[in-house]
Amino acid sequence: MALDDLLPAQSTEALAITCDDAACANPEDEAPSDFTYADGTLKWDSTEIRDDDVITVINTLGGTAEYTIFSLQPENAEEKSEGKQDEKTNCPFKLRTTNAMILPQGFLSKFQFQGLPAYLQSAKDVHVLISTLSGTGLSVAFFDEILHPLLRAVGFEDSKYTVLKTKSAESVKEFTQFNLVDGANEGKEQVVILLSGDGGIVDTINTLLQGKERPSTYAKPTFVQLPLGTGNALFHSLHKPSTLPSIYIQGLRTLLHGKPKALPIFKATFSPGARLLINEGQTATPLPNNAVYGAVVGSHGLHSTLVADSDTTEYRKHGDKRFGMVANDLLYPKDGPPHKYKTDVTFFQGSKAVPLDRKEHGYVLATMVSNLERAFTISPESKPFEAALRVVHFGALSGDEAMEVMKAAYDNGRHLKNRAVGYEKVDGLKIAFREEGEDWKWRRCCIDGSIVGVEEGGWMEVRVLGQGEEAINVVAD
Ligand SMILES: Nc1ncnc2c1ncn2[C@@H]1O[C@H](COP(=O)(O)OP(=O)(O)OP(=O)(O)O)[C@@H](O)[C@H]1O
Repeated sequence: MALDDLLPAQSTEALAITCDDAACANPEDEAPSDFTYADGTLKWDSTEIRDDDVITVINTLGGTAEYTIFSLQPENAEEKSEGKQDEKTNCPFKLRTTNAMILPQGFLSKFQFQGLPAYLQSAKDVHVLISTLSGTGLSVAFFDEILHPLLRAVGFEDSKYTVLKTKSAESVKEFTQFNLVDGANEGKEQVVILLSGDGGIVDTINTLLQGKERPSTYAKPTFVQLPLGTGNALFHSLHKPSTLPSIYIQGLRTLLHGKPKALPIFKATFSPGARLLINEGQTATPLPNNAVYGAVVGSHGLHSTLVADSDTTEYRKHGDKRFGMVANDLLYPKDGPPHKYKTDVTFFQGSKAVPLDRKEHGYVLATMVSNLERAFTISPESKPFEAALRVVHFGALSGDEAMEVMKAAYDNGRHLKNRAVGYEKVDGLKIAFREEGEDWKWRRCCIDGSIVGVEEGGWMEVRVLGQGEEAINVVAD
């Protein structure tokens, strides 16, 4: 197995991270009385914590103080723009713990920890799964520096869960096969705290749904996602719109207070010669049953080519900027206008099959979610956990026109006002490829970040699955 052995969490000193001494109180001392709480800011002496940065407040039983406030150090915009992140870890996040004897009631009623959420209390097995290469590779540091101390502080000791770190692109699937499948089939309540982007979720779903039919005892494993990927589409789409500047705070609060909900999914079926392309497109492997399940997006055209071409070790270093870097090459190729993708597209709505008249396309994207990135609202009408597929599509536009559509999607989904853009709610769609040539290049589809190459004359069909066919729960606020 290409995973670390199942490890109990290693011991660290939970409260030894940072401490604002101004508020650290010795029980022998008089209780500080100089805290004020107004306009979403807790202040004492010359220090403050804003609501937006607070994770939780715990009763520090047996400690030197009555309470410990867990918060994240606010990102210093000035330092960030100068590239001065934490020098040791290069992390955009840092845990801050503040001890206090007395806190204003208004602050406590908002943030005091009320006990472990029901889904964690009732779980028989809890795993923390750390996808080491997700996003810009911050998930190990996030566990060590933020999540692990926090879990210990809220009484979720190391012995209650195991920790796994991925070692290869197969690790999540192997973890699911060896640790989740049997338990799920036997009806065991299992929880996975997942530090990854969308890829971790899609790998799990596909492994759970592979193989023989599910028994009636099947219990969906529950996932809590801490968003450490690049786009984090699921995270941004499944949560209530939030004004919180930090997705890490939103993720941690969801872990402590959220409730599991069944995650709607779709099934993408392919013609027999289709292959999963991995290892920067160097390796082509057959798809089990010619199908891939997804929860985010099934696409062909500019989107799928962009995801495929930018999924290299080199581009990944740039985080979500990698999409923009490759978009430029695709929208303004040296030898003329952007590629015109030649396919026949059919939408399925109830019992009707509606062919699209247009025969050349720039973009055909079916999605279950509203946002592919925090600010990229591709399908504004999609609601969290709605089992509905919507297609966004446009024809062979010029580079400037396509760029304008993309920019408008970053502006609250304004692209839908553009008459060149189609938007339909469907039960499914089929794309039949007319692109010629042995190379997959223009016949690559994207399913939640995975890339599938389709053979000449092949096809992809995407169908939303009904209630009861879901594979996992996801904890949301
Ligand atoms: N140690 C590793 N070696 C090789 N591949 C890895 C390793 N750890 C994770 N991976 C792979 O890296 C990819 C990370 O995908 P994930 O979706 O989590 O992040 P992302 O693509 O950055 O984010 P998003 O999908 O939200 O845009 C997955 O395909 C996963 O299998």
